[in-house]
Amino acid sequence: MADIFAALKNKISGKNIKIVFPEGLDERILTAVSRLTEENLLQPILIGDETEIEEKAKSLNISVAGAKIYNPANYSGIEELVQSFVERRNGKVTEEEARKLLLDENYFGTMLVYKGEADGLVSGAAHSTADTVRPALQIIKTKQNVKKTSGVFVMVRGEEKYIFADCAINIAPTSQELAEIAIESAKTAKMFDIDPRVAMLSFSTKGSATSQETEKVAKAVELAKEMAPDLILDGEFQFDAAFVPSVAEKKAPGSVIKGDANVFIFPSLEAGNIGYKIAQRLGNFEAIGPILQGLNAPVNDLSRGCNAEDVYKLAIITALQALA
Ligand SMILES: CC(C)(COP(=O)(O)OP(=O)(O)OC[C@H]1O[C@@H](n2cnc3c(N)ncnc32)[C@H](O)[C@@H]1OP(=O)(O)O)[C@@H](O)C(=O)NCCC(=O)NCCS
Ligand SMILES: CC(=O)OP(=O)(O)O
Repeated sequence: MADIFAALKNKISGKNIKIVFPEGLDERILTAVSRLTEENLLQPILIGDETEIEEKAKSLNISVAGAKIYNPANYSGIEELVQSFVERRNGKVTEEEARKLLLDENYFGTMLVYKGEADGLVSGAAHSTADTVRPALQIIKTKQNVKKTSGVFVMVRGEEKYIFADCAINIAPTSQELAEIAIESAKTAKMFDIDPRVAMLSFSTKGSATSQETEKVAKAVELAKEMAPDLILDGEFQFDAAFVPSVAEKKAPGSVIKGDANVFIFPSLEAGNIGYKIAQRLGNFEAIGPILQGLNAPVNDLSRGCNAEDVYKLAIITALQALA
């Protein structure tokens, strides 16, 4: 496959985009950061104790000389961050709570992004998704026209490239939320040169089963078509009807999707998260993400099962989102 990252790297190279990595002591993070600085792709900011980070890097025989290191415990601008945080939360945290929360590397790193000290954040190699993204939801928040952020994976195997969503955030999306996830995912697809053909997935194809769950997806299809009439999108589909042309002919003749979908919208987080991990682990797809869409500034969450290559790639994507 043509390396989809070659083009992405060209776009960010030399632009000095500042990406904060709250997990400054994680081996995978340090390895990726060292490579990112060596290749002059971005300006990393590691969070943690400087001596500990440098010793860890030394023990791994890598250099983090190109990275800045900030320690929340002795950061000179902490007072300003505390005041801004209290203001942003608007009555939801006291000053004392803010001071405590900002010792947490994810809250601290997210505030650096909010204050413009950094352009984006990558975390989650050692934190759960909830702990990684909660500060972003509370502080960075979604863009004005987006109600919910959601998490997509770019699934890559050889020449094949697909988008799976939502695999990371919304546990039980409503029809309205599913429609929004579909539209945002189609936009994200274009970032990877995928011309979106969106399938809204279910266990039913075009009414072959009826239940609250299938009706929720059918309604989402209706809403998405109203919200984005030019988007190639249809459903509800079982996966085979969305992906296999001969099955599509039988189950959904006349649909604009002819077994050729490339953006797959799952009806629930259970389905999306399980689905992407099956494709990754049984299907040998590389799973790049989750990439959070719809936030005011890019914050991305790694899977705890990630490796240094995943960190490297997600950092490049985060930098690219920062440029958009
Ligand atoms: C994302 C998640 C952590 C948010 O849950 P939470 O912290 O309980 O969120 P709350 O309902 O307390 O909301 C916290 C804030 O985030 C906002 N928020 C919650 N979900 C949001 C979303 N999808 N998009 C944007 N904002 C959101 C709320 O509006 C709230 O903002 P406010 O405090 O300014 O009013 C939760 O939905 C979750 O755990 N999802 C599953 C994550 C996961 O385990 N994924 C699998 C592995 S990838
Ligand atoms: C995206 C995801 O599933 O993350 P984790 O494996 O860390 O739960």
